[in-house]
Amino acid sequence: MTDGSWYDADIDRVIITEAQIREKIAELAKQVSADYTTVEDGLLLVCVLKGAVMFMADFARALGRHGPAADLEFMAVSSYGQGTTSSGTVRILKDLDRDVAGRHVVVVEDIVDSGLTLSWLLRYLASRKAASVEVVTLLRKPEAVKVSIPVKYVGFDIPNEFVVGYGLDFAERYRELPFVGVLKPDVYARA
Ligand SMILES: O=P(O)(O)OC[C@H]1O[C@H](OP(=O)(O)OP(=O)(O)O)[C@H](O)[C@@H]1O
Ligand code: HPA
Ligand SMILES: [Mg+2]
Repeated sequence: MTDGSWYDADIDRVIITEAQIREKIAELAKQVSADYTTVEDGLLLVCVLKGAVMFMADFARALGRHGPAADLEFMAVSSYGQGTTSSGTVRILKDLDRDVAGRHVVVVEDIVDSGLTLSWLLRYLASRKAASVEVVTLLRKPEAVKVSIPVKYVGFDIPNEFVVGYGLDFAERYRELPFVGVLKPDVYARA
């Protein structure tokens, strides 16, 4: 990175640019719109905070241009804490504010890595009696998946490396970067 930003010292390389993210979100919103043209009561988008915050904001707006009506809901769950591997335990930090029973839900995720978060969340939404549940994720790491889950809408399949930016953090940092990138190895050594 050589554009003089503070993160030049930390980012090894960008793997998905801002423009690529923008284009992909337009495509994903088109696919979801086409699949839900006749849904009654509109869609319920469930954003999985904090990582999916950027994707939710951009995806919901893209859907708003041509798609079905959508209600926006937010859950906060965490399993990574300060590290780069899943603890395997998903903690609810903020639950849904409203009933999902009978609703057509699309879960909005930033990344499917081990799959543990989503497999937990899909069971949770089923127990809350959602009428249907599909998942849209911006990123997926096919080589890292421990629990195989049906993800209907995938933005990018990426290599099995820890990534940051566009909502994704390492120890709560780098979420605000507008691209997805990989950190230099010495950042982990410094942490
Ligand atoms: O497929 P998995 O291995 O479960 O990983 C994916 C999940 O991990 C991250 O959340 P994290 O627990 O880091 O919380 P955060 O979104 O607040 O950063 C990410 O935002 C996904 O929700
Ligand atoms: O690669 C990742 N980066 C940041 N957060 C994550 N949570 C799961 N995988 C990742
Ligand atoms: Mg995280």
